[in-house]
Amino acid sequence: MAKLLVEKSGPLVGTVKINGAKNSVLKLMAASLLAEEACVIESVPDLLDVEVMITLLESLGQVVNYDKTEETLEIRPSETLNCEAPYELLQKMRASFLVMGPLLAKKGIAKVSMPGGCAIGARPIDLHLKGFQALGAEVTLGHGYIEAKAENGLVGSEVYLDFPSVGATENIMMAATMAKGQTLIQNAAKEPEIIDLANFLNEMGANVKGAGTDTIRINGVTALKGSKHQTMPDRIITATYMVAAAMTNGDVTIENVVSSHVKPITAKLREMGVTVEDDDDRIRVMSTGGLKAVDITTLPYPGFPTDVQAPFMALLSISEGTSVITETVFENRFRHVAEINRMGANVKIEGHSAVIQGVKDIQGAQVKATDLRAGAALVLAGLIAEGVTEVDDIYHIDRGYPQIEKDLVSLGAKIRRIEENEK
Ligand SMILES: CC(=O)N[C@H]1[C@@H](OP(=O)(O)OP(=O)(O)OC[C@H]2O[C@@H](n3ccc(=O)[nH]c3=O)[C@H](O)[C@@H]2O)O[C@H](CO)[C@@H](O)[C@@H]1O
Ligand SMILES: C=C(OP(=O)(O)O)C(=O)O
Repeated sequence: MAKLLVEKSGPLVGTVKINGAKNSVLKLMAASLLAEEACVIESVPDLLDVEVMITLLESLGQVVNYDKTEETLEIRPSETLNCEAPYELLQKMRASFLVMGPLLAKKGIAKVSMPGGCAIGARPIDLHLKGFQALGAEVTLGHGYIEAKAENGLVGSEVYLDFPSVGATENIMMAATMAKGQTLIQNAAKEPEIIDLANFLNEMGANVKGAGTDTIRINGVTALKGSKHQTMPDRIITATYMVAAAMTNGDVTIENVVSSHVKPITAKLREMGVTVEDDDDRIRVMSTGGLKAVDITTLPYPGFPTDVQAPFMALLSISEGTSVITETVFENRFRHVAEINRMGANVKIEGHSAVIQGVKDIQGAQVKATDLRAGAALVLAGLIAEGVTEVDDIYHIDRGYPQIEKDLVSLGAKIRRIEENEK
């Protein structure tokens, strides 16, 4: 399998531009199922997850044309929409489950494989299903599939989410766009990707208000038209590169960002002693070392994002003092601890927390990306570790970072990708 060889590198210096967000584009692609006409999505990153979603849309009957050079995706509806999403695509990527809301809204029926657990937790889909049921769908489970039916169409209703789940908010919001009457989603997730999706739906003719707050109000419409939309910048990659700059005592300017989306990262870096200058769409991160320990608790937006927990742990592992990271969003998101400890870090797991005793140096080792962000964290650790770090299982990283090594190399990092058939 392909791997990354990361050598100890000097301070990262220069400018890097952020691509469109994986966690938005996958939902925009799912939403295109609702349209009667072609949709065009811009700033589409070249990612494994995007490939999986293209395959899924094609298997449902959509005609997809992805121009990688222009980063543009055109999705045309077919006359006959197939309403079944198979296990082989659901097991590759959980976001595939987001086709259920649009299929149910448009065709009144959807049969989607249950996604199953994954490396960071069990990740149930009960809240999605509760929402579909509240909108009048009859939901049945059997043979690993979930079937939802609303033969006479969905009907607007009130849905209270026990937890502000990103995926459930998005799936229910898409289902409700074509329900009869009004739907209220309460305790909705407030992530920026939800606003991006709501904007796209509204451009398609939907009537969605309140996205980005904890109450989203959707007035159903009878049909949605095609639209063109630019994907928002990836805030998790932005955060990853901010951490990379801080870790290497670098001076990095990150462009095409929405700086308000990474406020918790900016605040924590400043607390540690890093200089962060932020304009609306540009962030400069400078560090001269001597970084201090901080405590972090992951939370739904606008709290500290769970997706940045692993990269931040890499930074804290070489900062002065003891830091505590408490993970409240996923129950099993510390699998990177064993890997980072193999590099000489001193991290102990205590229940839902990781206690990090900062060390002076870490050393290169052969390590495995246990999930997407864990993989990015190990690459960052490799930049400051003595010797060479070999990061295996990088298909995880390729799910969400279209060009991590190219971006970091452009800033002075020493990283080489070894393809499967290379020695
Ligand atoms: C493709 C995508 O956008 N992925 C992001 C999305 O995942 P995803 O949408 O799966 O995350 P959720 O917000 O739904 O999950 C948060 C928590 O809620 C739980 N839960 C969720 C749904 C449900 O029906 N029942 C339930 O108990 C989950 O197990 C988890 O513990 O938001 C997460 C939280 O910011 C991010 O880490 C992921 O990168
Ligand atoms: C957990 C993530 O993605 P997914 O929800 O697709 O697994 C992530 O982007 O860090």
